[in-house]
Amino acid sequence: METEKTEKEDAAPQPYVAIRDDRKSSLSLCLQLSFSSGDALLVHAKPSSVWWWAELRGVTGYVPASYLCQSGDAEEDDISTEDPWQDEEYFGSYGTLRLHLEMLSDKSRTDTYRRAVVSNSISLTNKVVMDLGCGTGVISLFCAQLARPSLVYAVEASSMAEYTRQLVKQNGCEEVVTVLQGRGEEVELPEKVDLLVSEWMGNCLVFEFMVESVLSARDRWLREGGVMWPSSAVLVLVPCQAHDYFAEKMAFWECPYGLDFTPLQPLAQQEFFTKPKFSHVIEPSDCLADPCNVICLNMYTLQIKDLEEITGQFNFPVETSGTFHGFTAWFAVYFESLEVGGATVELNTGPHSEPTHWKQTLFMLDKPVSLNVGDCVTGTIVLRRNPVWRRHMSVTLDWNIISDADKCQSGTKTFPMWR
Ligand SMILES: NC(=[NH2+])NCCC[C@H]1O[C@@H](n2cnc3c(N)ncnc32)[C@H](O)[C@@H]1O
Repeated sequence: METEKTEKEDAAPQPYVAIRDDRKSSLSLCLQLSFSSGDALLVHAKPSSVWWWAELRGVTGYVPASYLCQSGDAEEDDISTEDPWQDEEYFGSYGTLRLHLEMLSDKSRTDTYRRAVVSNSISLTNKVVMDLGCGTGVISLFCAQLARPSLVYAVEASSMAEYTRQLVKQNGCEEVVTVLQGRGEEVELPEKVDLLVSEWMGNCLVFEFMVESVLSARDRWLREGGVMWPSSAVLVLVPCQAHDYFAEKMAFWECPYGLDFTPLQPLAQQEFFTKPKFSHVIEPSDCLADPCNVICLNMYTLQIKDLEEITGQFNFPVETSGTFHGFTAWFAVYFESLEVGGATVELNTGPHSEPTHWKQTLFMLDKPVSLNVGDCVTGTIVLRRNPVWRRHMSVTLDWNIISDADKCQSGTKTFPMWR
């Protein structure tokens, strides 16, 4: 790499902040320093205007100068003032119909909320309801049309709220449903509520971290003995095959058009297997073991601070011999009955249930491993919330494959979602 002296190399290291995640480039990977947006680095030398020599948590390496801004200067102020919740972009996206059409078109999702209302319509009589993040107000309209609550506060932060008011009027529900435009954390209600209902789930259950807004609204507005819908949630995991995806992204380079393109496979692994694959559709036959609930959230006791790091354990006896390409995750949420002893309503986004717009999420290992019946895959999953970008997280999977004595293999991989 061409270098020219641009600064005295023995000057004191200078503090910088990473303004985006590192990129792997033509520079040899072993020379490059890995970092994430928001990391504080120390720049020791600037041998060129493009690549600087920096240190992060005791590890040194080259970093692209354009990815850093000096701590304390105007640019860093931009970073520090850049909204860690990215609310402008987030609520901007919900101000258009695209996402609402996707959610309303998801019959499994929307019908389950309707079923929860219908199953509890008697108990909902004269109750006060808060629908947090009501979007077009469909859940609030279900409540007003299929039951007899005294009031529904439909809270929506995006500009969709003004249309939601029209929909409430259009459907003759303005006596019962009041639309409040604002963030659930900030709106003022005139009273506590008996039921807090919200559709807050994201990929891997918590991505987007709208769940924090639900917990904040619970702590402010749910009366003693009030009900949370969903009442509980589980993240489900399974070791799986993903032959099609592996063939499409990795095996493809073996001999396209009779040529050997295998030198591109490390690049393919970096580009396609470093981040999770959203909207994956796993076939039940791809499951190599019985799926298991690795994380369980109780929406009455869960605290916002608990969201920083959520850990689950797993122990999968292999039920089907095959190729362990990775893990697939999905979630299920439960709506407890308002009647003591009444039936719980479940929304399950897994491969054995009605398809949903969330589909499933696939985490690909770097190298597939053969598994046989009798083997066991044990380990942990850790969801770590991004300390800077508050709607993002990473998923770390640690696994051990226990097979006949001499073949124990273990591995660990961390997947950013997305920063
Ligand atoms: N399942 C999800 N991942 N998203 C589905 C619900 C998202 C809806 O809730 C709204 N919304 C999200 N967070 C908030 C909040 N804190 N306050 C008010 N509305 C919100 C958002 O504008 C959108 O209309």
